[in-house]
Amino acid sequence: MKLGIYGGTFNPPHLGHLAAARFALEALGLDQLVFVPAATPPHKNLPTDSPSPQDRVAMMELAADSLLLPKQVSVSDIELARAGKSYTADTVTQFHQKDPRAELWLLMGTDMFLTLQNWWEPEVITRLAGICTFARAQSDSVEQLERQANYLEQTFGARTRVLQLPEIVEVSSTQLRAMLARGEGQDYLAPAVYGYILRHGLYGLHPDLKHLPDRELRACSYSMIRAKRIAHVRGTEEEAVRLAARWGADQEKARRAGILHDCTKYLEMEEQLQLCRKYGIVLDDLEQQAVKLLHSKTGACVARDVYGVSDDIYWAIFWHTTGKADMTLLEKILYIADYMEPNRDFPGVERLRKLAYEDLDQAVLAGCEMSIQEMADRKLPVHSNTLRARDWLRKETTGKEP
Ligand SMILES: Nc1ncnc2c1ncn2[C@@H]1O[C@H](COP(=O)(O)OP(=O)(O)OP(=O)(O)O)[C@@H](O)[C@H]1O
Ligand SMILES: O=C(O)c1ccc[n+]([C@@H]2O[C@H](COP(=O)([O-])O)[C@@H](O)[C@H]2O)c1
Repeated sequence: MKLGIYGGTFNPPHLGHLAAARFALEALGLDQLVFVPAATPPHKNLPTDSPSPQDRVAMMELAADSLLLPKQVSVSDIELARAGKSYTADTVTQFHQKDPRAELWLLMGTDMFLTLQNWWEPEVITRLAGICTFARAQSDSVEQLERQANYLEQTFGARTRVLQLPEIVEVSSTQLRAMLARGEGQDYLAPAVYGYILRHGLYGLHPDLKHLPDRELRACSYSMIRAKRIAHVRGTEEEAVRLAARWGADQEKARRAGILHDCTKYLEMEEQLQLCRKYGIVLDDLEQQAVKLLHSKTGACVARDVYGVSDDIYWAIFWHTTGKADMTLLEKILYIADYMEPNRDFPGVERLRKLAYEDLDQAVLAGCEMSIQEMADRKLPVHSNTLRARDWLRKETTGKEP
């Protein structure tokens, strides 16, 4: 097993870290890469108002997830569990003890590589791990890196690799913190990391969460979900806006409903139930068992309470999973956009896509019928609101009682 260890203060993690990690994973042929945020960096003082180590781990988790390689890339909080300075020699020793047969590689940019001999116990680090470095600025000299590699080989018997990144993202966390304080720098961050910073008011940012521009609202929403769901949420947003334009609904409301509709999707049952208690949501018997039915309700509550959406957006999110009788235009739009946005792929989706632009009620009806059929096939109970939505739409579309 080849394991890459990428340590850093990650205050905050940025696209430079991610580009280097992605390339090193390939170039070294790593099986696994683990980011290790330092609790107390041994070589520098953190600015006084820095986020806690736990916040830096949480941001790193979002950044790592954005690589969409969950089986290979992870984040370790191993340095948070140790008291005192976060010496890399101790970290490498712990990884070695955990799996003595693993081939360890420590990843680092130019600045760290050039000072490795001054770290705590460099002989332990170089005995237990290969050292892989990469230039982090165009101006970094590859000859200088090669000279240092030779020096480390001769002095410590180190195994080294000097990589030339195809894409160098010239930014440091220090620069980024200054940019963020001026309202800039978002493009150097994974959107979910930016959202985390906004939600937690880090780095001197104090946004009014109830009046966020679309980009910031998106970032907040993405920071609450897994990266693999972002494409779906973006697809739902765009589909909802297109449908709103087609059917004369408020496009901006459709957009915000799409952006936030799944914001609580990844909360566990206990957290969902806590939110339901907090917001006074009364659950029926089925809902108390089925976590999948709760995120629409808790998502609506968070969207209104935290992000200040209007009542019509609240209800569109609230009903987007089950549907219901007497749906409003915005409720129908979010329901069907979620069902057939461009990333969805199931038999019949093309028909649904066409129908949604020809006859919205027929499309929502078809969506309800497909859901009911799917639940029947999987021998799962159907929520009564979906049955009511179907009956209401049958009557609406045919003029006859079902
Ligand atoms: N833009 C970048 N490209 C490649 N590697 C980078 C880049 N920025 C930092 N690194 C490397 O990532 C590791 C962790 O760096 P760190 O978390 O300190 O980020 P930083 O941007 O260097 O922050 P700071 O400005 O606070 O020093 C180090 O090995 C560093 O050399
Ligand atoms: O162990 C040491 O003495 C030591 C000295 C300097 C840096 N490091 C580690 O190098 C990594 C990169 O540091 P930084 O500040 O660039 O994020 C991080 O994991 C630090 O803990 C470690």
